[in-house]
Amino acid sequence: MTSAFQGSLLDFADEPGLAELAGAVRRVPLSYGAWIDLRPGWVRGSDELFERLSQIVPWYAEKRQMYDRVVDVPRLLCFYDEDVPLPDPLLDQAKAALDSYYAEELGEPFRTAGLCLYRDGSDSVAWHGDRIGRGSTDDTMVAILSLGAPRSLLLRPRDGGETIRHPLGHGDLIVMGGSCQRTWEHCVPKSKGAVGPRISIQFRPRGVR
Ligand SMILES: O=C(O)CCC(=O)C(=O)O
Ligand SMILES: [Fe+2]
Repeated sequence: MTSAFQGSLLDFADEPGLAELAGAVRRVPLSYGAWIDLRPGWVRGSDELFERLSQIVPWYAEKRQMYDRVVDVPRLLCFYDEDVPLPDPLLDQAKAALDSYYAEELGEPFRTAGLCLYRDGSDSVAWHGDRIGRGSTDDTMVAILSLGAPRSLLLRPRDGGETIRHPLGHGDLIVMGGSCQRTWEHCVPKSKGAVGPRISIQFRPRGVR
């Protein structure tokens, strides 16, 4: 009996699920009315979710113009617009939990999910703010769930100042809020050495990109 019981407990622990947000989110105020919220280990069983997403999501490569050249975007992408079903029920649950936790402060639901797959340490995202759309003018939130290998998300004030670093992976949540997209920048730099793949899921409200 005991071992069967323990076995089922272990299975349960490996099955992806969400831990609490209430009481477990730590807010770090930044300058200029920006802030970040941190909730390490929000998704448990995140390896299983990583495997599911890496297989089911129709990842694509993008190219972009850089001066006079066309270059590969150094990560794979998939964008789920607000009318497109999310690729896994746990992402619906995550969105619902974020909507509920931030309802009053955000005043609107999260609508879209941008997914990135960093295949190894040579994939990255350069310094930027999510400023296509309302992030350039309004306070808003971008909630990022990280799965897989930890990678550092760096943040720095746009007009110069010290860079802060948060290693994210294995089911961690970070939410950038307030003026963060217009007064601060963020990036995921390349990482030397053997780095496994990481998936980032960014939930954003309508009109924020
Ligand atoms: O990989 C991340 O967590 C950040 C991605 C990001 O900043 C973006 O897609 O705008
Ligand atoms: Fe971003």
